[in-house]
Amino acid sequence: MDESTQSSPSAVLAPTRFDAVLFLSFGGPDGPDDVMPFLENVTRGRGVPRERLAAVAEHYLHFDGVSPINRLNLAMIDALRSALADRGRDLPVYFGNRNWHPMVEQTLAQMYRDGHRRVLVFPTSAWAGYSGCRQYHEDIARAIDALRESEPASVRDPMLLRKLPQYWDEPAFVAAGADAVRRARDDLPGGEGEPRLVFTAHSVPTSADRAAGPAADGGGLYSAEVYAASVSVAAEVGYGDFDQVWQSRSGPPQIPWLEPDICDHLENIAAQGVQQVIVYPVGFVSDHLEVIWDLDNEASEVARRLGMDYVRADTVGTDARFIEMIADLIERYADGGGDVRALGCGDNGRTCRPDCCVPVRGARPSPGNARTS
Ligand SMILES: CC1=C(CCC(=O)O)c2cc3nc(cc4[nH]c(cc5[nH]c(cc1n2)c(C)c5CCC(=O)O)c(CCC(=O)O)c4C)C(CCC(=O)O)=C3C
Ligand SMILES: [Fe+2]
Repeated sequence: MDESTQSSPSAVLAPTRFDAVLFLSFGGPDGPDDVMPFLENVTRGRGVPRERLAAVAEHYLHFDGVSPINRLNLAMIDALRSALADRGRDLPVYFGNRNWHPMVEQTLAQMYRDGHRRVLVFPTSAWAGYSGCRQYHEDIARAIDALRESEPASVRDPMLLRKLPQYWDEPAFVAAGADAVRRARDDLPGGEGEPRLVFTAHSVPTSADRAAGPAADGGGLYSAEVYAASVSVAAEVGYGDFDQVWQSRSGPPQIPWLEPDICDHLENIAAQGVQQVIVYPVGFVSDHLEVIWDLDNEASEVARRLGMDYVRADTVGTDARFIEMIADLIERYADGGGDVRALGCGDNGRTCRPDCCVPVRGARPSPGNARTS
């Protein structure tokens, strides 16, 4: 790490008034020619097999190579701008991504040229883990490095980017999810007995899950948070029981990932005589491709073949409570307040704990530019 990236603890902890928001997401292709370059960005150095890449490219090409994720993020950003304006919070909201345009590097350069120096970063992942948390810190670090090249003045007049913490346990996130589950339940035809409630999130290698969270806490924080969020949503809709499953696994088959996979699970519960299923993608905040392909297409097709009624609940997306939750989170930190030690919170690409959510050796490239101290 060079000197210019090291700020003294007092500078980091001093109350800071933030002057802009960066809405940071995953990114997705906007047309057929974007698909392969996008997938190469996502999987660079990750050991995802060629066949898996080709299969996923196919999924995108079913939708003319256009992922809904950018449109959905822009709709959330629009709603967030209104929510902030309604509160008299004069904070412009910018949009940047890890893997596709608008790339976070370009967005940060624009923010710099627009005069912003103190930026709160809202990530579209609610979770601990390498993919869901640390990698967003890496995106921030990479964008700051790029800024030094594109805007040399930023070496002496630097930006401060504070990533907001994980928000899976925010009551409004849970309430919006519970409402989506209720709406889904109302969409099911009347049937025998209670429909089975199934929560799904993106699978990760079990080694990545073991590395998720502060090392001192023993890991497993990604799956633990997902499970805890599912417990809360289930309780709020009055279900004492539910199933936690995973989806969209990739990587070579010999590497274990979180299981059960949703499609295998549907087979199992059909064999137990379950006739109706509600699937809530608790792991995602919008109906992007992993949702509309892996759930609305693949999983629903499996359920149909098994003769089960299947309904997929909406992600929180532009639900007013979720947007208000984002605005609340921003307000909590906007004047330098908020808990800067909260899990997932950190400045300029530093993770909340040095040993948190570390990439797993072998399955991952080396930590590279992640800033941990
Ligand atoms: C935990 C997690 C989240 C949730 C947190 C968050 O939201 O950030 C998430 C979100 C998303 N994942 C997405 C898409 C993809 N994920 C992939 C690959 C991977 N995801 C992983 C994990 C996660 N992913 C992992 C461990 C891999 C293996 C490769 C690697 O270690 O990096 C691949 C490569 C092909 C494949 O292997 O499937 C694609 C195309 C999209 C965009 C969808 C769209 O375009 O609409 C979104 C929101
Ligand atoms: Fe993913």
